[in-house]
Amino acid sequence: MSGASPTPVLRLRGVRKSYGDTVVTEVLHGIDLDIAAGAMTALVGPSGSGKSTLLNLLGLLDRPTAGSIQLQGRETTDLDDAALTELRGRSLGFVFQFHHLLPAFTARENVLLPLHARRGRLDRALWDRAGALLGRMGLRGEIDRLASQLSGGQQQRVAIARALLHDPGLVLADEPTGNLDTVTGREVFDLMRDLNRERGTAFLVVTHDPGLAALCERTIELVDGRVHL
Ligand SMILES: Nc1ncnc2c1ncn2[C@@H]1O[C@H](COP(=O)(O)OP(=O)(O)OP(=O)(O)O)[C@@H](O)[C@H]1O
Repeated sequence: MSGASPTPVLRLRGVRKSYGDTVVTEVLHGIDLDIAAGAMTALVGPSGSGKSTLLNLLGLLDRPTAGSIQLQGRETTDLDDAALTELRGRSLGFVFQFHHLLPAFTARENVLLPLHARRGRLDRALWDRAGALLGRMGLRGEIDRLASQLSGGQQQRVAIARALLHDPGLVLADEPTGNLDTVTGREVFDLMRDLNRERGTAFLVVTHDPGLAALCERTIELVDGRVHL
């Protein structure tokens, strides 16, 4: 057996992030972190510790002030905006606290939205894939219903299906259960856990709920812009 460990889905080295021009405030102070491919990881930390800032960097939505971010073995900090957008669309999925569905569109149309962001072509296979993903989310009967007619938990399931449309290696979820009641939140979390196991999709989930963090294989704690080991 070779001792070589598989390439992590994300590898950060010395990642720093500062805000401001005249008065510069450093929020992340040199983060070293590996997220294993296929892992379910919780990101926790007090308010203001830098979780959202870190998630924006991991999602290639913002750039670090210094350091290296590798996604599936590919250095990202030297890419231009167009290449970052392309890589983001291909490799990452996003789930937010608020589902950001378009209320006047059906569940299936909402799942297909990332296609428009990538200026891709809709074909029969993707149409079917969106339906199959919604079926897996327990929403077979809701495929053609308007998003505005769905419950909060159903809407968040649609958002998870949308994040999986292009079969990303990593889904970044920012308090995905924060807007749901405890029982519905646990159901949505369990669904993400099942999808992680079935498909090998890595999930990084920001949560304030220690009970949910305990269900993950690993918890990363951020304190004052540093990973607390
Ligand atoms: N665009 C910005 N410009 C200046 N400062 C910012 C900016 N974004 C975040 N900060 C600061 O960075 C620090 C970390 O904020 P961040 O939102 O990342 O924390 P958080 O851990 O996600 O907090 P919460 O749990 O409350 O969402 C805070 O002090 C915040 O004021």
